Amino acid sequence: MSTLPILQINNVRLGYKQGRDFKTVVDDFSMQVPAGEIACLLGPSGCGKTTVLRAIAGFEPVYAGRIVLEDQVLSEPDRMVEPEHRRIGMMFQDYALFPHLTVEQNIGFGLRKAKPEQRRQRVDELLALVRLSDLRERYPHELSGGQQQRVALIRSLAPAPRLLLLDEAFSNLDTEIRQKLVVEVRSILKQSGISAILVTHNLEEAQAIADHIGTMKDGRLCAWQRRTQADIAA
Ligand SMILES: Nc1ncnc2c1ncn2[C@@H]1O[C@H](COP(=O)(O)OP(=O)(O)OP(=O)(O)O)[C@@H](O)[C@H]1O
Repeated sequence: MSTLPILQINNVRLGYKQGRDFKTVVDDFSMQVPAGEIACLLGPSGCGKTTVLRAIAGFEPVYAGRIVLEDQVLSEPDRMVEPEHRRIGMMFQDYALFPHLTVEQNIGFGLRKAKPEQRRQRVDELLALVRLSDLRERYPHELSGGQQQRVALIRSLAPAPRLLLLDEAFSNLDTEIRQKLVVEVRSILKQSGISAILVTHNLEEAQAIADHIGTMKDGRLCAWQRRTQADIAA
């Protein structure tokens, strides 16, 4: 297993301008995610988890420190790579599928620049990965919640992102479906070798998917636990 970091966040400060004031939300925040591994940020509501993900995605600037993906500096106080140039996939709770596009078209959406044959091949491969090949012609409203989340997952994996961000991606699902899906998503990410960062309130979900669990409190990382395969399978 590789332990080289794919993502490094060093001493980052994040916050929001409010009129003339500035409210610091995350301060002196550092973390590293090794290539191919899954990290989870846990913590109470309002502690800054989503703000960290938004900064990694490029939707929020950093006011101190830096975010580096592979060898590329993505964010520094005077530099910000645009979100569309980061090659980071996102699966957010409210990041719904396009209702007017079929499953196949939804997945192919991020591959518009690929040749039709390549696009078809990639879509086939991804549908097979989540065992939804038979549902390719359906529209999102004709799918169950779990099926929609699987389609959303492979749609975000289609352009081969360097990193996948998942923000409360499973919280709309029933407990039983969520538990199964979380295990399945871990297996898909591992098969694809994609590194991911997940934000959740749910400790069980974190324990079922993550190689590392970071606990946040008041905008700071207060614990970082490296987990073994035995911990995850337990
Ligand atoms: N656009 C914004 N403008 C001003 N303050 C914001 C904005 N977005 C978030 N905040 C504040 O930043 C803090 C951290 O919010 P964030 O959404 O990152 O927390 P979180 O840990 O993800 O919470 P939750 O688990 O409830 O989603 C909160 O106090 C929130 O009110």
